[in-house]
Amino acid sequence: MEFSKIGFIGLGLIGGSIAKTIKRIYPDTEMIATAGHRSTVAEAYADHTIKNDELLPVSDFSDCDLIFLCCPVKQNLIYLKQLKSVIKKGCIITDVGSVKGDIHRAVCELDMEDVFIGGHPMTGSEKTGYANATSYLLENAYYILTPTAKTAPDTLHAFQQYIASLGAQTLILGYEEHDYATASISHLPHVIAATLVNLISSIDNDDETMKTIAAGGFRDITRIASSSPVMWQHICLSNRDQILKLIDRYTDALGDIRALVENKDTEKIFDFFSAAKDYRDSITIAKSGPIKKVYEFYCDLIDEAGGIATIATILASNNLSIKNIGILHNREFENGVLHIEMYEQDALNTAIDLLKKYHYTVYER
Ligand SMILES: NC(=O)C1=CN([C@@H]2O[C@H](COP(=O)(O)OP(=O)(O)OC[C@H]3O[C@@H](n4cnc5c(N)ncnc54)[C@H](O)[C@@H]3O)[C@@H](O)[C@H]2O)C=CC1
Ligand SMILES: O=C(O)C(=O)Cc1ccc(O)cc1
Repeated sequence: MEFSKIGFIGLGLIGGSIAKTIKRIYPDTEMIATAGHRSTVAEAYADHTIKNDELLPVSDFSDCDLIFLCCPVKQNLIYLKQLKSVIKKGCIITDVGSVKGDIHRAVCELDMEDVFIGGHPMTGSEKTGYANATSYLLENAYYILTPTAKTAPDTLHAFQQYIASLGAQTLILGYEEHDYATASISHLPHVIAATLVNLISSIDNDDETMKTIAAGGFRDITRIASSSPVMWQHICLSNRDQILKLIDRYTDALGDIRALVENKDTEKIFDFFSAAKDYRDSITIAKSGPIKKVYEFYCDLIDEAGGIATIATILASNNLSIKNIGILHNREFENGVLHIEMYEQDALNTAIDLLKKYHYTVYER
């Protein structure tokens, strides 16, 4: 199926990343977008991703073949309703929202089951906004599709093929199964991270000793507490029942480990951490999915002016694009090392071989 004109309502981290990916893979696709702020569409117009440089009314989406709803989940419901009387025959509406139940129920009430296919890319970050969107965010990530009871099989197949062509791995789920699974592996973790951060913030002293010494573990488990408060407000209200269920299960589980510690149950405390380690270790070896493979390595930073620039130039002059680069100073790497993340495995291997040839010491985890 060809989608020659695609619309985006909401153009932040996720909408922007999908638009940039489409621009990279299908440069001839015409794209239009609207967002909460004019500066967003101006930015996407300036980098040639979309055709308009002003905010658009919903009526301007009438000739789109495909429309992505990419706002916070409750806001997507409002736009879905407005689009009903606007879209042309054959147009597919999809969304990227983290919760699927609300929008599927709205689709049924509006009698839009033949035009809607739910979507949820299982990738992203704590960052927000078009400026943080990248044309590689979808690469190798699971992208869940939740068709309706009336989605035509060939429409689903065509849409699935299209999403796969953007680099994602599609997975079809019912919307209820989706909401229970994401409440468990995404919504509960965000609630826990924010709860932990709020707890530490409320018990830290005036010198902020806890904040100052907060080490890797605290940082790892709380990174997602920096996510968009509006987005998570919408998710909690939209997936309320499933999130409540999981908070109760988690509270019980905390009670269990509390009892083991209180009773000094040496063996069971070991078993508790050991079972968690086994399961967590089995997730990281997966090739893709919610926890994405990171193509990273570390390189000793030679203590001279322009050290980083030299490494970046070696990689760039061999057509190797760096996804992320940063200096680490910690006990593990006393002299400071460069942490470099590449986009894919081949680029990682080539970068490592190349830097070794230039006599850099390179480490992989
Ligand atoms: N951030 C993440 O990692 C992921 C987010 N999602 C879902 O994607 C959707 C978008 O999230 P992000 O892109 O991360 O958020 P974001 O904050 O980066 O972008 C949200 C976009 O919606 C626009 N918007 C908000 N209210 C609007 C309104 N009333 N009218 C028009 N535009 C409006 C904003 O201007 C912005 O362009 C949410 O439904 C979220 O649940 C899905 C997967 C991952
Ligand atoms: O930052 C992270 O690790 C995330 O978990 C990103 C994320 C946030 C919301 C989603 O619905 C899916 C993915």
